[in-house]
Order: sequence, then C-alpha cells, then structure tokens
Amino acid sequence: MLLGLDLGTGSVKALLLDERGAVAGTGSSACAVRSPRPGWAESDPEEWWLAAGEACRRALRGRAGEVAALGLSGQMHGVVLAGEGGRPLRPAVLWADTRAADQLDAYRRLPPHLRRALANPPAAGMAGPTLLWLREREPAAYAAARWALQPKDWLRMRITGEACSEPSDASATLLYDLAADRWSREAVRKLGLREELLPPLRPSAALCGELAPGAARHLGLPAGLPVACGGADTACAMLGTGLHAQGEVQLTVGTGAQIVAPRRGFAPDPSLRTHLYRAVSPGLYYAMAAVQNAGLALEWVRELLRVSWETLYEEAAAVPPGSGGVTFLPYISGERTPHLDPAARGAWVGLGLGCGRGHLLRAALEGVAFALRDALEALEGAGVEAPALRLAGGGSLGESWRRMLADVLGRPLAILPDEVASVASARGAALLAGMALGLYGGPEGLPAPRPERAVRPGEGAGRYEEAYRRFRELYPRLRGL
Ligand SMILES: Nc1ncnc2c1ncn2[C@@H]1O[C@H](COP(=O)(O)OP(=O)(O)O)[C@@H](O)[C@H]1O
Ligand SMILES: O=C(CO)[C@@H](O)[C@H](O)COP(=O)(O)O
Repeated sequence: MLLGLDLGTGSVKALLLDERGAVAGTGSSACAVRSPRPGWAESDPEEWWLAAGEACRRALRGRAGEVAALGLSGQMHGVVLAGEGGRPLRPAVLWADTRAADQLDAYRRLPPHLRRALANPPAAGMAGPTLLWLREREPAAYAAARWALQPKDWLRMRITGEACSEPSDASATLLYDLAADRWSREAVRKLGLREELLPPLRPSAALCGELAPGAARHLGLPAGLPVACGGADTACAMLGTGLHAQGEVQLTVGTGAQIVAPRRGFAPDPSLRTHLYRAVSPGLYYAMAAVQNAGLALEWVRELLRVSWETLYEEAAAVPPGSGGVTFLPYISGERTPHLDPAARGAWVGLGLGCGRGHLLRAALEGVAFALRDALEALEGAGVEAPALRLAGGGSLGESWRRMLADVLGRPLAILPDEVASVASARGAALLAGMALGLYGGPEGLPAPRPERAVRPGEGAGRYEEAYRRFRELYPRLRGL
C-alpha cells in the first residue's frame, strides 16, 4: 500500500492506494484560511499538522502496517518561514495573499536575462515577492529564519526532520531558473534575498527521509517508513490522472482552479501572461492558466448567503442562463490569469428590484465559469490547443456545475471516476511514493485512470454568450475604482 498526503488550501487529504492504483482508504480534515488584514491569506502550519494527523488516521483504519511508503503533495507558491528545526516563526503566507503587490517592482527591475529564466509573470502570492515583503515589514522574523519552505516541504520536514524541496514546487516560487532547472541564485542575490533560506533540491520521486518516531505516532504510521519528496499539487494532479502527453489539457477545480497542458522542454509564454512550471517527471514542464477564485469565491458566497451546496444549485437552477442580467466578478483575492492584478476585487453588478438570492447564486456560478473561460482563452493565446478538457479537483463533482462548465467553456469535459477526480493530487503523491520505491519504472508504468464519459456542451450553450461578453467588459470598466 502507498499513502499520499495532499496539503490543500481548504483541507488536508490522505489517500491509501494499492500498488495497482485502487483506492483502499480516504480521509480529510479541514484547515482554516485567515485574512487578518485586507488582502492577506494565512494559515497556521500547526493546524495543517493537526489536520494531517486526522486525515491519515481516517484513511488508514487499521491498515498502517501495510503501508510501504508515504508521498506528499501541497498547495503551491506560499511560504513558511521556519527556524532551524522547522518551527514556524509566523503563520504561513499563502498563494491567495496579495500583500506583496508593491514588491513586484523589484522583479520588473531585474535584468531581462533573469526575467526570461524565471519564465513567469511577477505575481503577488509567490514565495519570492512574499519574502521581499517579509524582509521589509517583518525583519525580525526574516532574520531569525533558517528556512523559507513551500507548504508540503514544511510538512515533510515535520515528518522527517530534514529540509528539502523539488523542482515542481521550487519552479513556482519566482526564485527558480526554469531554463537551467535549478534555483536562480543570481536572481535571489539581485533581489537581495538570503540564498541560504532555500532548501536543497531533490528529484520529486526520490526517497528523502524516514518517518521520525514522534511524527509516526501523530500520523498513526510505523516509525522509519520511507518518505518520498513529493510535488506541487497541480503537478501531482497531473501525475495522478495520467496526464503526461503534450496535446492533453486538464482543468482542476479546487480552492483555486488551474488549466494545465504538459510541455516537453522549456517553452515559456512569450507574452508572460500565463505560467510555465516543472512537472514532477524530469524534463517535463506544463503551461498553466491559474484562476485564484474558484471554490474560494463559491465558498465565500455560500457562507455569505448561508446556503448549502444543494440549495445553491437548486435556487440557481430556477434562474435562466445569464442570471437575469446580473454579473458576478469572482476576484475576491485579486486575480492571476488573465489580469495579473492583485488589486482586482469582486462585484455583483446589474441588480434589479426583481432579483432574489437565486440570481446572486447563479451569477456566482456563472462568474467563476466565465473566469475559467477567460483563463482558457489566455492559455490558447499562448499556443495551447484545447479541443477538450479533462476535469479534476474536489470542486468539480457537481453534475449541474459540470454541465454549466461544459456549456460556458464550449467543449467536452472528460469525467474521471469521482474517487480519482476528487483526490487527484493525493493520488499523484501516493504514486510518487511508489516510484520512489522503484515500483513503476517511470511515469509510463503508472496505473492510468480512464475517463468514464464526457459531459458535452448542450443545446442551450449559446445562451451564455451575451452574459460572457458582459463579464469580459466589466473588469476593465471597474479597474481602478
Ligand atoms: N458542489 C460543489 N460545487 C462547486 N465547488 C465545490 C463543491 N463542493 C466543494 N466545492 C469547492 O471545492 C473546493 C475543495 O476542493 P479541493 O480540491 O478539496 O480543494 P483544495 O485542494 O484547494 O483544498 C472548496 O473550495 C469548495 O468550495
Ligand atoms: O495556485 C495554484 C497554482 O498556481 C494552486 O495550485 C494552489 O496550490 C492552490 O491549489 P488548491 O488548494 O486550490 O488545490
């Protein structure tokens, strides 16, 4: 048996897989994202640790003795400032955090050859700009830090006692040279950051430690269990669903949403509007459009209007496509693709006397779907062809939501079994653990789940065109207000 742990933004998920890829157990436990000041998004790593313990014990159910190795996946881009033994010095700053908007100027001033090597647009929420902010605004914590870790790398350090990272997470920090496939020491020096904060890099599928006795008790696993390095959640989701070939495209909907396309070799978006990161397999990259506000925005709307998911879908279904002229901009944590604007904010526009809660709810679903279409079009503008998409992520399971996504995106969505789609990143993490043990020979030898069916755009798909046009017009008109 292999155990995958995925440190998501909203919850930690644990997945027990047998070597042939069949699910033997799952567990999850929620973790909070806090916004103590406008634009901030933080989590307490100690809460991640508690959630990891609960999720593991729920997935194991007495089968701990059968586990051969543990692999990790995690939310990307954020930073845990940690002391020598891995003790967090402050809450983790997450990918959805926009405090480092002013620090992006330092990136714009980098020499062109370094910006080319970073191969990604400067964006708030990435480890590099966040570290610049911490250096300026919390100098004591910055000076006291021994490590600046990606979330899953912090979790692994808690488990094994050793600090390391790997290309899929490191390449998404804005501190990594994508062309040379290593930390960009030169960019780090030019930015004036402390090089020694960055942990050594190992391959994602390498063994890089064992479960320490205290951590073993907490997770309910045997001490000494081999631990694989692991990967970024988006990269692990690709491995988990078997997305290795150029030509395939996947949409993962979680707290954020990502549209990814594997790329053989270093091929950045010339306009730098979309991302290029390293996958977990050596030599494999992926192009990505990243939407910050997917489940994040829907969850916020749901809590604000106090509705269950069932009520949300029920009331939304009673309103026709286009939401009676109401438009929702979901940008509550700024937005990356296509606007790259940490100052972007959300809005409901077009309210009338006849509007009820259903109009707000339907507009929210449509707004997130439109944001995904906008992001997909940006990725296509960067040369990615996407005649069909594979769907994954814990926020992709509702059937009427899938139909709306197919209608708005205007292309078929391949549906994986729920037990794969809902925990694709944890599955990738478990498979990395198997690869680290030498079980599969390489990515081609992995058990690859097959889509069960496709959800195709329906006859009414055209009814979203006018609403999408309105959506596209709204952000430029509101920008700067
Ligand atoms: N029925 C649903 N429709 C749309 N989104 C949903 C639904 N159920 C859950 N979600 C969203 O999915 C997200 C959880 O997905 P998951 O892949 O577990 O995210 P993460 O890895 O970011 O924690 C939450 O943000 C939640 O709002
Ligand atoms: O921001 C990105 C990719 O750029 C995400 O991969 C984050 O890592 C969040 O993932 P979820 O928690 O939404 O799954």
